[in-house]
Amino acid sequence: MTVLSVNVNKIAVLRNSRGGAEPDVVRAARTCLDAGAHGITVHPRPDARHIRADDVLALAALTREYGVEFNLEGNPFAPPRPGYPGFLALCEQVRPAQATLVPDSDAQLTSDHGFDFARDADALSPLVASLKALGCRISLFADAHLDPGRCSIARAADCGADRVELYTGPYAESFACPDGAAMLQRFAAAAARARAAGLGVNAGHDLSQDNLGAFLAAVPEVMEVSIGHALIGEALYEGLATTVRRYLDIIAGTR
Ligand SMILES: CC(=O)[C@@H](O)[C@H](O)COP(=O)(O)O
Ligand SMILES: NCC(=O)COP(=O)(O)O
Repeated sequence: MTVLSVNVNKIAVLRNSRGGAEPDVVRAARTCLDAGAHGITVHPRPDARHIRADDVLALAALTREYGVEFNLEGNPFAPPRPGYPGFLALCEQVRPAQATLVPDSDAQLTSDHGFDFARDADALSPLVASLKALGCRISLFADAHLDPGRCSIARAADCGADRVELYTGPYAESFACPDGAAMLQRFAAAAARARAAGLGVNAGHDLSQDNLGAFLAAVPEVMEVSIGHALIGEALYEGLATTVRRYLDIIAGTR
């Protein structure tokens, strides 16, 4: 069974554009959970462009109330700054069920690559151990579209991680293009290598109602998808609860 964690970053983008409290991130997350979503994801950025530290606390309380997974994403190496206490400090405060570590920098528009485990493993290992001591499951954002030599996904296990999250941006980009089938094969092979190394497999970034079904059909190991940008955009036309239910139907149709 693949679970759906809805990323509500984009609700906060809209709210912050006017500086008030609407649209309400917690109400949106509650609507998703009432519609059947299995969990909530956020990725607070150090520049607080969308989700802020106070949102993280409020969503942690909400997910506790519902007894569902809270997935907190972020770069553990980004230093704290006013308004952003740092990823580890946030995890210490709210103890998310899952912490997804992502190697993004401030200047990035969005997450656009996974860890280079050959280079980053030594720095990641103690962080993973600290976060696991807080009771978090640890997932590491990973490239799946690169050649195995350049994408040593199995090495996430050497860092002590429980799972990897396959960065699906390149899949979404290639969807419906001539190289789409070959790209899917890369993802299926990367997922199989991760499973063989004892890792669970999550997936996310630019997944949508259009491309999710084909992905899950080709990569059967996926335990969780986190979806935000497309889902919140589609909800403008279809309503948030209906959109969440459509994603759940897509998942059910592939399982
Ligand atoms: C980790 C990841 O894939 C990102 O998709 C992220 O959670 C989205 O972040 P933004 O909403 O800031 O683009
Ligand atoms: N981990 C991916 C995520 O949370 C959502 O990514 P996107 O759907 O906003 O691209």
